[in-house]
Amino acid sequence: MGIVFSGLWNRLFSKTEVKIIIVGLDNAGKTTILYKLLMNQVVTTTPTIGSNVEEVEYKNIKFLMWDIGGQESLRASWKTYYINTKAVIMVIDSTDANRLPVAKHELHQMMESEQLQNASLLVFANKQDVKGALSASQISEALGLTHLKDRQWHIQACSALSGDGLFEGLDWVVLQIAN
Ligand SMILES: Nc1nc2c(ncn2[C@@H]2O[C@H](COP(=O)(O)OP(=O)(O)OP(=O)(O)O)[C@@H](O)[C@H]2O)c(=O)[nH]1
Ligand SMILES: [Mg+2]
Repeated sequence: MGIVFSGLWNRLFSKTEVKIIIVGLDNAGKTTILYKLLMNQVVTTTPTIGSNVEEVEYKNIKFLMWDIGGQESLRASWKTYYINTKAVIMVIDSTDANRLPVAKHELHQMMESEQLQNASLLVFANKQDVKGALSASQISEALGLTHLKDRQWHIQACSALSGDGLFEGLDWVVLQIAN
C-alpha cells in the first residue's frame, strides 16, 4: 500500500515544479528562512533588493521558492511575482508588534489579487527564539486571518535560526498541494 502510494506520489509530483513566493516586511527573516530550508544553515543576510530564487526539494516535490525584498519601496513589485504561485509564505517578525498593522494591510491587499485566488497561505510567526516574541495566535489575531474569505491558510510558529517549525509549515503546504 505504501509502495503504491509513493509511486503515485512520485508520478504526480516528480516533474512538477511548485512555485512559492515568500513575502513579508523587511527584516522579517525571509532570506534567512529560504537558506535555512535550502542548506540547513543560518546565512548572513543583507536586505534583499529584488529577489532570490532557489529550488528546494522536499518530500519529492521541487519547490521553486522566490524570496522577495520586503522594504517599503519594493512592495509594489510583489505583484509581478504572483503568476502561477501555488502558495504564499508570509513571514512575520514576531518581535515587531508595532508594524503588525502594516503587515496586515500588505497581506489583505495581496490576497485580493486575482492571480493569487487559488494560492494557499502559510504564515510563519518567525523569531520565536527571542524572549517576548508574540505567539502564533496573537499574530493571527493581529493579522485578521480569520477574516480572509475563501482561503486555505495556516499559521506556524518558527525560528529561522534554530529551524524549529520550518518543515512543519512546509508539511502543511505539501498537504494543500496534494489536495
Ligand atoms: N533571533 C532571530 N533572528 C532572525 C530570525 N530570522 C531572521 N533573523 C534575523 O533578522 C534579520 C533579517 O533577516 P533577513 O532574512 O535578511 O530578513 P528579510 O525578511 O529577508 O529582509 P528583506 O530582505 O529586507 O525583506 C537578520 O539579522 C537575521 O539574522 C529568527 O528566527 N530569530
Ligand atoms: Mg531578504
